[in-house]
Amino acid sequence: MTSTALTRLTLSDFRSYATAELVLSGAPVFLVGPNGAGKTNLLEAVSFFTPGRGLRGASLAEVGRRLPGEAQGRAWAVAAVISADGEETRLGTGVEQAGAARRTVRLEAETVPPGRLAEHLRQVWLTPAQDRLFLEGAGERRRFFDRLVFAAEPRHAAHAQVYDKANRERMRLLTDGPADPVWLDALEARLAEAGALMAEARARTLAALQDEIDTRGERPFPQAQLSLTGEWEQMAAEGAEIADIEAKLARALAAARDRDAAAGRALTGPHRGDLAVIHAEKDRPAAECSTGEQKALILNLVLAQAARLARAESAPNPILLLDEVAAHLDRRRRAALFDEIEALGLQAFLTGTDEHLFEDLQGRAQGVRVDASGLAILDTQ
Ligand SMILES: Nc1ncnc2c1ncn2[C@@H]1O[C@H](COP(=O)(O)OP(=O)(O)OP(=O)(O)O)[C@@H](O)[C@H]1O
Repeated sequence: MTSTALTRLTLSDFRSYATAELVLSGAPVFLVGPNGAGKTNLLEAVSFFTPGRGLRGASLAEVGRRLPGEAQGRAWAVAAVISADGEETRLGTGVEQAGAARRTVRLEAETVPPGRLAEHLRQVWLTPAQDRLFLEGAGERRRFFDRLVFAAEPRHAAHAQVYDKANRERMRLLTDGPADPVWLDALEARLAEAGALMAEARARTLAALQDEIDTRGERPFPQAQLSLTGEWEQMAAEGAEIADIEAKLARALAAARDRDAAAGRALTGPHRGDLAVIHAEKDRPAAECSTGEQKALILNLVLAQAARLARAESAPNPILLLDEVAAHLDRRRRAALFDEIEALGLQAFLTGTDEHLFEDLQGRAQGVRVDASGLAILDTQ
């Protein structure tokens, strides 16, 4: 295990911050302050040290600071020092010009592809947007689960991108018609290859998460029974060879051309699957559980993935971003969450409006007050 922590964070024109700097010890961090103070904005800044659109799924223009009346977000930057086993790495990201289509990622001041971030930092997060995860459509759950897969297998994101692009192109050909069958064959081959890899990675992560949840046993978080409902993930879970999944998916796509053209969307493939979660003790689907139980079920999944990644030999251990999680938990679960974070030796960032939520973290975490006057480290010893 590589012990990884973010020890310095600098923001320029990011969301509500003109400039801000935080120097951190590597211990868990709790951020307290009133609504709208900028706590989530800080977590979001950290989340940009993974490839993608950050924990709010925002566009690049949205995150650039905008004063009232300004139409466009400014150019912005966030920089971090990551310490791993005593070695420091400097990461930076942002856009150099307002309205830029892509963000630049820098590693030790050199521009690198965003994928390189995963070599230095892995993250798992839980935000209030995920509170309705079990009540939303399958797409939200797939995205949530894919994030967990991605934290363990960074190549998963690339496979999903190839798949989405080929899927869009195939649908354009089918709906614009008449489609060139040779070009369709080529796109379907690409879809089948990327789709089979996605299905395998999802099935592998699901099995590992279920193992982790089962072996961790008695905890104050509800045990979950997980499954992936998609045909391709199920095939992978049953141990099918990847070549067989790929071949079957290619055949299914070729056979579905007319049907997909009529529907205006592809009706089969790993973009259709869902994550099913059952509250094991109650034997009830998560959607039928209370709000607090749902939150605890999701938190348990996130913690299980964090625990797995914390044990991984060859990858940096993860940073946990838990936005407004503490306030949803009763005191016993909150204390258990803090104990787990400490036992896993992870740097977690937690937010809340009241300092008393973090009483049980006194002496073992760093507190930061976030308010209109800026950021201030609290005395938590
Ligand atoms: N691009 C932007 N430019 C300037 N300010 C922004 C921008 N985007 C968001 N904000 C401001 O940031 C503030 C929200 O910050 P944030 O979501 O981090 O608050 P919070 O401390 O997490 O609050 P809560 O406790 O309510 O969740 C809002 O006042 C919002 O107007």
